[in-house]
Amino acid sequence: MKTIVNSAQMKAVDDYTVEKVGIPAIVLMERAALSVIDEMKKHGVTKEKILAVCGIGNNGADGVAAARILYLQSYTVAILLVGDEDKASPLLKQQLLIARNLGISIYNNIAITEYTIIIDAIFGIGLSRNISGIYKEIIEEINAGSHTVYSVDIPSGLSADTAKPMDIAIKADYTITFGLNKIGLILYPGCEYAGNVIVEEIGFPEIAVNQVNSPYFSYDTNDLNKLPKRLNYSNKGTFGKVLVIAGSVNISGACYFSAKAAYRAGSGLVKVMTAEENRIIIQSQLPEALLYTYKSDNWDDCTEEQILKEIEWAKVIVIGPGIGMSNTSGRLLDLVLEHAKVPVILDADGINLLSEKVNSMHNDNSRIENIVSILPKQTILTPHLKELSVLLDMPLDTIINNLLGIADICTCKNDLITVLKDARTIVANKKERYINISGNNGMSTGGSGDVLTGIIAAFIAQGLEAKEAAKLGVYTHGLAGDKARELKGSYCLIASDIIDALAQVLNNND
Ligand SMILES: NC(=O)C1=CN([C@@H]2O[C@H](COP(=O)(O)OP(=O)(O)OC[C@H]3O[C@@H](n4cnc5c(N)ncnc54)[C@H](O)[C@@H]3O)[C@@H](O)[C@H]2O)[C@@H](O)CC1
Ligand SMILES: [K+]
Repeated sequence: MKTIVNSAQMKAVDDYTVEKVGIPAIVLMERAALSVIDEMKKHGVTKEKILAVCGIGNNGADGVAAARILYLQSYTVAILLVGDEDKASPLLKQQLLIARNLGISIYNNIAITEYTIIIDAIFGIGLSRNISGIYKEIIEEINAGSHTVYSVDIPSGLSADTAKPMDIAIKADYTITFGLNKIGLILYPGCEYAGNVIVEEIGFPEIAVNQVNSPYFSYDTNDLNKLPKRLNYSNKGTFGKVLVIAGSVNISGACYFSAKAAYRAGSGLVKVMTAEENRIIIQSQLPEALLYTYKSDNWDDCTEEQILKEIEWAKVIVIGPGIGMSNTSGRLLDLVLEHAKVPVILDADGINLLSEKVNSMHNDNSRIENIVSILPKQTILTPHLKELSVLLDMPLDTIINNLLGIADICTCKNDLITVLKDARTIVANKKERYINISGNNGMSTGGSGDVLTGIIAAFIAQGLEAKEAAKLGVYTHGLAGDKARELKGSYCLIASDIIDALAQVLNNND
C-alpha cells in the first residue's frame, strides 16, 4: 500500500519532520537534490549541457542544490533563476550563496535551446495560483523544445491537488517526487504531464507521514497478500456462493462475463439468474454455472418465491449488468434491495434503475441521502462516470472535473462503497479513497465492467470484507488487463482476455 498526498498533506509532513522531529530542512533538501541526480545518472546523463531552471521557492532551492552537486562532479551545468530574487525563500538564498561562492553561472535570462537537459525546479507543491507572465513564457519555451526534462517533485504548473495544469504546466520526461506520491502525479491529466514518476525516499520519518492520516492510497503487488486464502480442507461451499442477476432478452454476454469472472476469481459456486431466452447460451458457454431463468412475460407468485429463495441462497449478489430497464428488471432490483442480507454489487442498468427510483422520491432529503436510504448496508456501487452523473443528477463535466470531491459526496457519513470507474478508478468508502493505478486503455472494451463485478463478488464470496473486495477487485482486474495487453496489445484486447489473464495474477499468490 502506498500513501498518496495532496499539497497541504505533504507540507504537513515536511513541517512535522522539520519542526517536531528536528531534521533540518537543508538536510532534506540535500537528499532531495541527490535523488534527482541519481535518477538522471540512471538515464545516462553524461556530457550533456544541463540547465536548472529555478523558481524562487524551495523547489527552486532543490534545483540550485542539484546544479551545485552536478557542478562539483564536473558536469556542465548552469542555473536560470526565474522570478524576483529579493523574494527568494531563505533556503533558496542560502543555496544561491553557495552556488555563487563556487562560481556556478546563474542567469536571469538565457537561450535555453543551448541546453539538452532541463532540471525543472520552477514550482513544486507550493504552487498557489495560475501561471502567468515570465513563468508562463519559460514553461512554453521548455515545452516547445526537445530537451529531456527532469521535474523536481512535480512538473511546474501542475496542481498537486487536482492533477490539472494551473493554466500551463511543464511536460516532463521524468518526475522525481519526494517522500510520497502526489494526487497530481497520479490522476489524469497530471500523470501525462509527469512522464515516468519516481518516488524517492529522502528521510521523512513514518511518524511524520502517519500524523497526516491521508485517506488516499494505491496498491502495489505486495497487496496481493490480502487476497482470500485457499484452505486445503475445503469443498465448493467453502469458497462462497455468488448470485449473478444479469442479462436480458438479446443480452447474454453480461451474465456470462460476470459469472465466468466470478468462477475464475475463485468462487465455489456461481448461479446465473437471467431471462429464459439466455438459458441455452449460458448452459453451453458456462456449464459450470448454476442457472435460474425467469420468463419476463409470465411473472407470477411462484417466480417471486423462487427469486427470494435464490437471494437467500447467495453469499453475495451482483445485479445489473445487461438487465435492461424493463419492468421485470425493476421488480428484480426491488426484490434484491428489499430482501438481500448480504453484500450487493450494483452495476450498469441496476444503477440506472436506481436513478429512476430516486427520481421518483420527493422529500427534503439530499439526493445521496435518498440513494443510501434504499440500498442495503454494504452495497457496492460500480458506476462509470456517465452512470454516476445520472445517479447523482449532476452534469458529467462537474463529475469529471472533481472526481475526489464527488467521491466525498458519495460516501460522506454513510456506509456506501462506491467504485468510480475511470482511467484511474477510485474506490471510496467512509474513510478511504483508494486510487487504482493498474490497468490500461485496452480495457475500455465491452464486458470489461461485467468482469469487474464478478471478481469483486468472488472475493466477497471467499470471505473478504466488501470494501476490501472492491479495492482488491479493481486492482487485480487492472493487473489482469495489463497481463492481457502484454499478450494481445491494447487494440485487440477484449473482456474474455481479462478473464483469461486472471490466472497469471491470482495464481502467483497460491
Ligand atoms: N522541508 C521542506 O519543506 C522540503 C521542501 N522541498 C521542496 O520544496 C518545495 C515546496 O517549496 P515551497 O513551499 O517554497 O513552494 P514552491 O517552491 O513550490 O513555490 C513557492 C513560491 O512560488 C510562489 N508562487 C506560487 N504560485 C505561483 C504562481 N502561479 N506564479 C508565481 N509565483 C507563484 C509562491 O509565492 C512562493 O514564492 C517542494 O515541492 C520540494 O521541491 C524539498 O526540498 C524537500 C524538503
Ligand atoms: K518542479
